[in-house]
Amino acid sequence: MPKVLISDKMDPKAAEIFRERGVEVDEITGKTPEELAAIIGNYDGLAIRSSTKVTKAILDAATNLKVVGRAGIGVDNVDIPAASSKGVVVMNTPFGNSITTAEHAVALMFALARQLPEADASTQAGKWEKNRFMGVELTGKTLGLIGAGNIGSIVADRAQGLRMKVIAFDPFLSPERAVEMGVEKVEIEQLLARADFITLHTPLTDQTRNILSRENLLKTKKGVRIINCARGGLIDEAALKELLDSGHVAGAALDVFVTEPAKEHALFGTPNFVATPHLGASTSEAQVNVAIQVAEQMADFLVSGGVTNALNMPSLSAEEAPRVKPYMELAEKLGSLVGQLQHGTIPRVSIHSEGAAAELNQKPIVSAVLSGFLRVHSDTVNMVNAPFLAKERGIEVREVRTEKEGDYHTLVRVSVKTDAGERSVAGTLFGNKAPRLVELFGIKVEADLIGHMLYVVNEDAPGFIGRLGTTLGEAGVNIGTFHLGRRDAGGEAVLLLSVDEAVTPDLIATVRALPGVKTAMALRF
Ligand SMILES: NC(=O)c1ccc[n+]([C@@H]2O[C@H](COP(=O)([O-])OP(=O)(O)OC[C@H]3O[C@@H](n4cnc5c(N)ncnc54)[C@H](O)[C@@H]3O)[C@@H](O)[C@H]2O)c1
Ligand SMILES: O=C(O)[C@H](O)COP(=O)(O)O
Repeated sequence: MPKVLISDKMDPKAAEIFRERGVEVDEITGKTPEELAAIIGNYDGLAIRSSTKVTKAILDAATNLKVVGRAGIGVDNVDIPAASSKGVVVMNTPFGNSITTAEHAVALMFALARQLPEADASTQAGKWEKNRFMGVELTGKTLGLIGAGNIGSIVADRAQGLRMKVIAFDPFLSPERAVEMGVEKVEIEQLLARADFITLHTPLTDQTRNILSRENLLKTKKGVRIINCARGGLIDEAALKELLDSGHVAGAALDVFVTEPAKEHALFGTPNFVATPHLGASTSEAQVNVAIQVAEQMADFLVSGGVTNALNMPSLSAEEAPRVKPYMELAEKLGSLVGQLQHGTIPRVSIHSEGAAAELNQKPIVSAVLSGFLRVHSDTVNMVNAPFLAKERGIEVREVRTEKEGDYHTLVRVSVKTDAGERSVAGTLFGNKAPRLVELFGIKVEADLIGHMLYVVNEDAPGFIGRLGTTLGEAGVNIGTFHLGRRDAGGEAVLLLSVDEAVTPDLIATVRALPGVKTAMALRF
């Protein structure tokens, strides 16, 4: 039974779902990184929010880990490249807390417009400072969105309901989507110059880090109010403090900080500054949503191989998984076959799906081919890291589909570009289940790619099969299955034999010395 650790506070629904789906679960929160590293080796899955930092050190200690599930959106607390290179799938729940976080941004916008926290503190202190708290209306004001994805677009919708004019800077926002959202797409310079309120909704990346730098903050309209419910690090906090003190920025509300938890901060106590402790996603509704979603996704993956919302692997729904999985097995075997037979630089791998195979989600099939292909040279390659490794090695990956059936109702062909030209192998599924090789480098040959195998290319001549059988017999090697194909009579022939034990280098040398043998190799599936 797979075992999952929940290491951050999560709605009890998550543990309930794991157990219902046949996954054992421990909830151990508040561990130091060292304590987490000491226990993580016991788990197949790790369910987290933003507190647990899944560093390379944790991943190195996680010898059984297969999946990290983030109950929430941001995965900047997970070292995704390290997880990918260790073959650990990283998933998040990209929509479960979007409305809640958008509402928090709107709440902070109101808090700034009417100085609600300070007015509350003053009133409850018995001061009744009616003249101190002169606010501004939101109606008719311009809201500048930096980032117009899931949360940004909900904020835009709510702001339009408040009769605000919404402008958005997001390099990936298409003009059509901007029209659909009813926002004006602008460049950052225009946004800075025009917005009365600026709200940030981007992930923290190399491009967005410090997007509200000192320089950019100085370009904002005097009296601007700024809200950040996305990630600490998007704003230069020191410059923000200076501009709040000088009055250039009329108000700022931060839910997120460069260093969290932010228990002390230069901004604390600054007039017109509002802070919340990373509460964007903290509503009961959002927490139930993300807990259910993360547990369902992780259980699907650990129990049936379904992949949803993975950041480092193609998606495969639990419904699709039973149909696609035999293809993944076939694809992995074909990839492995070409990987074992073809050495040297391979600049390109093409995967061609024909007939029924072409109707399926190709991404898992492509990943499986690459995984089989690259695993020949490394034990740590799997479906997760194979596409990254292929890219790292400069291998171009092509994907082709032909829905029309050829000789087989379903076929997957893997071709590699080599110095000698394009070489390909192809396979089908018997009974939609059993992978079977049907073509090897242009020669029709049917074989199950299984266990230890011997691959021989020879000149098609009488007596050869007998000689080979005798050679194997004398070496005490029992032949399981025997598959034969040839280009044309008397031309090049291919033999694929499954044998009961590993073929030794000595035996390969003996086979190579037989008359007519062009190539002999041991294969392993
Ligand atoms: N405070 C919280 O508790 C809380 C809760 C949920 C999400 N978040 C954070 O909010 C952020 C946004 O979440 P989302 O679900 O809307 O993500 P999303 O991926 O749907 O949207 C992000 C948007 O940012 C845009 N973007 C990327 N690079 C950009 C750049 N250089 N300049 C401008 N725009 C850029 C993208 O095109 C995208 O439209 C994430 O960082 C997430 O972690 C915080
Ligand atoms: O990215 C997110 O989903 C938010 O930052 C929420 O973080 P949390 O789960 O720690 O509240």
